Amino acid sequence: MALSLSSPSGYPYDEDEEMAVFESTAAEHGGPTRPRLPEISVISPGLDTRPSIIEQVTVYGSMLGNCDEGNMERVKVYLRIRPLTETEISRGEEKGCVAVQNEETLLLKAPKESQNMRTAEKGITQSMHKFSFTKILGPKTTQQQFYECTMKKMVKDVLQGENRLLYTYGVTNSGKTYTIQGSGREAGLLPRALASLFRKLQGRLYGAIDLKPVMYQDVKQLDAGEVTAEEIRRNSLLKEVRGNQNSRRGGTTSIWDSGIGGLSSTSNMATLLEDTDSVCLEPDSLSNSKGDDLEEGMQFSIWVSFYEIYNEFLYDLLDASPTLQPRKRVTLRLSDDKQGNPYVKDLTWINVRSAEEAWKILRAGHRNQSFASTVLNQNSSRSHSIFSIRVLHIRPEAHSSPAKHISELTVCDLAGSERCKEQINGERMKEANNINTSLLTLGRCISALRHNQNKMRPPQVVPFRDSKLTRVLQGFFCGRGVSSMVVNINPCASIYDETLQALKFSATATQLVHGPSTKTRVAYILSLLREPAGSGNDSTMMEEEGDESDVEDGDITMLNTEALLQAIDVLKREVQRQREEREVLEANVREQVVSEMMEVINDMQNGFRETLEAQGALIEERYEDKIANIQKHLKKFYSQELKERDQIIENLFATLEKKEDESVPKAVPRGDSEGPRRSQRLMTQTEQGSLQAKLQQCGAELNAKTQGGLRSWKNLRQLRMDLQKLGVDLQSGERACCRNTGGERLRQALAGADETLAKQDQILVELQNSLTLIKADLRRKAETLAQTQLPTSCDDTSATPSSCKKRGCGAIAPGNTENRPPSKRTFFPPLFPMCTPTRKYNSRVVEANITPYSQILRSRQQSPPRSPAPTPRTLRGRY
Ligand SMILES: Nc1ncnc2c1ncn2[C@@H]1O[C@H](COP(=O)(O)OP(=O)(O)OP(=O)(O)O)[C@@H](O)[C@H]1O
Repeated sequence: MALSLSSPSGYPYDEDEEMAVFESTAAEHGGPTRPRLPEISVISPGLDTRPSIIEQVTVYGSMLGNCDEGNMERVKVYLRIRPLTETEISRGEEKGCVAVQNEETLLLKAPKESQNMRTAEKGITQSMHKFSFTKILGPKTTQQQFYECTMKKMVKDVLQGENRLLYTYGVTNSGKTYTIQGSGREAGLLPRALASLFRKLQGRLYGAIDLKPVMYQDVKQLDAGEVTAEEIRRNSLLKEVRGNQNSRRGGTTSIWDSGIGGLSSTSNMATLLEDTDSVCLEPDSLSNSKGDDLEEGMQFSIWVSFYEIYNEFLYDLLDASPTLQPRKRVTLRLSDDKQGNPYVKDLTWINVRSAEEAWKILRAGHRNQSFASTVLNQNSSRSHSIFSIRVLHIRPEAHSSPAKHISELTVCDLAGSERCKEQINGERMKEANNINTSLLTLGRCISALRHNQNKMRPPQVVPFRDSKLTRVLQGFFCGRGVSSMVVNINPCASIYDETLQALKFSATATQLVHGPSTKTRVAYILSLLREPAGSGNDSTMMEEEGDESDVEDGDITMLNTEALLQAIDVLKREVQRQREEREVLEANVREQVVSEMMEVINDMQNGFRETLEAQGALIEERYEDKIANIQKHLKKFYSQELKERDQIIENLFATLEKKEDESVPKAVPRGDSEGPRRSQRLMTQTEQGSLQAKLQQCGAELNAKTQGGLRSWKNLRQLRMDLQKLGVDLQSGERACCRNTGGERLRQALAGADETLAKQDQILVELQNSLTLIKADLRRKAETLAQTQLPTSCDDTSATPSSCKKRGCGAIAPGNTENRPPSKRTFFPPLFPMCTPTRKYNSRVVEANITPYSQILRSRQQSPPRSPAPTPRTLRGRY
C-alpha cells in the first residue's frame, strides 16, 4: 500500500497547507467520478524536509520583515491522549483508531462504524489521517511529565516578564480538566505551576505590604507605570473590592472578610476551603526550581483571578456567597482600557502569598464553576474557565520612579465540543450550542490570523468580537503574549468523528506564528534610540538590531525618562516618515486608478455609441417595413373599395334603366281625344305605386351604401392620422439616433403616402358628386313619374267636379301651394341628406317646376325624345 505522506508539490505554500488541512472536508462535496484520493490525508504542515513556516512567512511577510525572525515562533500544540477509563474498558471500547507513529506524528484510522469510514467507502474522503504536533504525549504520560513538557518553561517566562496563555481543547470527556486541575492526588498543570512559581519566588515576595484585593484596572495602571512601589505600599490606589462588592451585594460581608488573603479561618469561606483537597506534588517536581535567574533586586507580588464564560456570560468564580442561600449570580462585563485592550470589569483579584493559598482559591472557584452530568461525562464542564496569575515586578528601592512591570500566566480550560443532538436536556442543549459556537469562533479567529500572516493576501477581519471567549483571549493572539494549545483526545472508537474534527481544528493552530512580542518592541525602541535621529530606514534598523540581539532581553523599565522621551521623538519621526511614504503611495495608486477608470469609461462610451447606432438602424428598418406594409394594405383596401362601389353603381344604373324601361310604355302619349280607359288608368296607378316603392327601396340602398362610403372615409382619415403619427415617431427616433440618413427617405415615403391619400380623397369626392348626380337623376325620374300620374287623374273629365275636388285637382289656383298634389313633395332629400345639388341638377329642378297645366299640355303632345341620361358606362368613365 503506497502511502503519501506529504503534499504532492512538496513545498508548503500557504494554499498548499490549507489544501492539506481541509482536504478531507473539501472533498466531501465531490462525486464518485473524482480522481482517486491518496489513502492518507496529511493534516498538518511542516513535516519532513519542508522548509519551516518561519522561512515561508519571511519570504512573503512584511510583518516578519520588520521583526527578528528569531522571535517568530510557531504556536506550540501538544497532544495528550488519555487512557481508557474503567467504564470504557468494561464497555469494550476499541482504541485502535489512534496510532502514535512517533513523538510528533499521529495516525488516525477510521473505525468501521464511523461516519468518516462511510464517506471514505464512497470515495469522498480518506479513511486515514495524519497529524503532526509539537509533541505527542500518550496515555502513560504522568502529570509531572506533562507539566515539564508544556508549562515549566512558561512559568519561567512569566517570571521573566512575559505573558503566556495555555488552553486546552478537545471533545467532551477527553481529559481537559484533568490536565489543567488534576484529579484527586494527581495535580494538574495549574497547581504545579503555582507551586513552581512560589518556589522560584522564595524570599523574593513583596510580602511586607498587606495588599488588599485590587480591581483589574488598578493593575493596568500599575502596568502602565503610573504608580510607584511606594504608592502600592501605601495602598493609596488600590480599591478595596469590599467597597464595590458591598454596593453590589447590599452591604453584606465579602469573601475578604473570611480572610483568604490573611488566611484567618473564621468565616464560611474558610470552612469551604477546609474541604478542598490538598495539593500533592511529587518531591522532585519542585527540585532545582529556585529562581536564580531572576533579576537582581526585583521583588514580586502574585495575584490571581478565576472566572468562567457560561452561555456567553462572564461570572466571577471567586465571588463567593457569604451565605449558603442560593442567589442570582452577578454577570461581569467586558470593557476596553485606554489602549483598547479588553479586560473583565469588576473582576476579583486576590493577592496570594503561597502556593497553598492559590490552590485553595482555585479549588474554591472550581466549586462555583458550572458542571453537569452529560451522556459522555458525569462531571462535564459546561463553561470555559479562565484562571489568571499576575506577577507584579517591583523594585522596592524605586520609590519615585515607575519601576514596575506586570506579567501574566493565563490557563484556560475550554469546555468540550460535543454533539448537540446527544443532549436530551434543553439546558444542556443550550450550553452545548454556546460552547460549540464559541469554539467555532475561536477556530475562525485562528484561521483568519493564519490567513493574515501572509501579507501577499488581502487581510481578513479576525472575528474576536464574535464571542466572549475570543475577546478575552484576544491579547494573546495579538502580540501581547505567547499562546500554547493542548489538544486532549479520547482514543475511543465511538467518538472517532468528533476526535477527527478536534484534530483538524488543532491542525490550523499549528500553522500560526506568534506576532512580535513585547520584548521585540522594546528592542525596537532601543534600536531606535541608538539610531542617529531621523536617519536610516527599517532595514538598517533591523540589521543593527540583528547584530545586537542581546539587547532583546533588555527591559524598557530600565530606561530613564529622557531616554524614553527621546525614543518617543524618534518614533514620532518614524511615524511621520511612514505617513509621508503612505501618502506618496496613495497618490500613485489614485493616479493609476483614475487612468484605469478613464480607460474603462472610454470603452464604455464607445460601446454605447455602437449600440445606439445599431439600434437606430434597426428602428429605421422596422419603420420602413411598417410603412411598406401600410402602403400595400391601403392600396389593397382602396382597390377593393373602388371595385365594390363600381359594382354598386353599376347595379344601381342597371336597376334604373330597368325601371325606366318599365315605366316608359306605361306613360303612353295620348294622341286621341279620349284618354285611356279607367281600367287602364287604374292599372297604371298600381304600377306607379309599385314603381314608387321600388324607387324608395333603391334610394334606401343608395343611402346605406353612401353611409358605408362615409364610414370608409372615416377609416381612411383614421389611417391617415396613424400614418402622420408614425411619421412623427420616426422623426423623433431619427433625432434620438443623431443621424439623418434614413429619415429623409421615410419622409418621402410618407409624403408619397399622403399624395396617394389625397388622390383617393379626390376620387371619393368625385364619387360623391357622381352619386349626387345619380340621385338628382333619380329625383327627376321620380318627378316625371309623378307628372305622368297627375294628368292621368286630372284628365278624367267625366268625373264630377265634386269628385275632382275630392282629389284636390279642381280648385287649384296658381300659386296655391297648399293644394298641390303630393307628387310635388320630394322624397329624395331625406334619403340623401348629404347630397349637394349640382348645376345640372338645378336646371333639372327648374325643369321639374313646370305647372301641372303645362305638363298636361305637354302630355297631350307627342312625347319628346328622351333626354340623354348619363349611362352607367359614361359615369363609370369619369372615375
Ligand atoms: N490522563 C488521564 N489519566 C487518567 N484518567 C484521565 C486522564 N485524562 C482524563 N482522565 C479521566 O477521564 C475523565 C474525563 O476527564 P475530564 O473530566 O477531565 O474531561 P473533560 O475533557 O474536562 O470533559 P468536559 O469537557 O466534559 O468537562 C475523568 O474521569 C478523568 O479522570
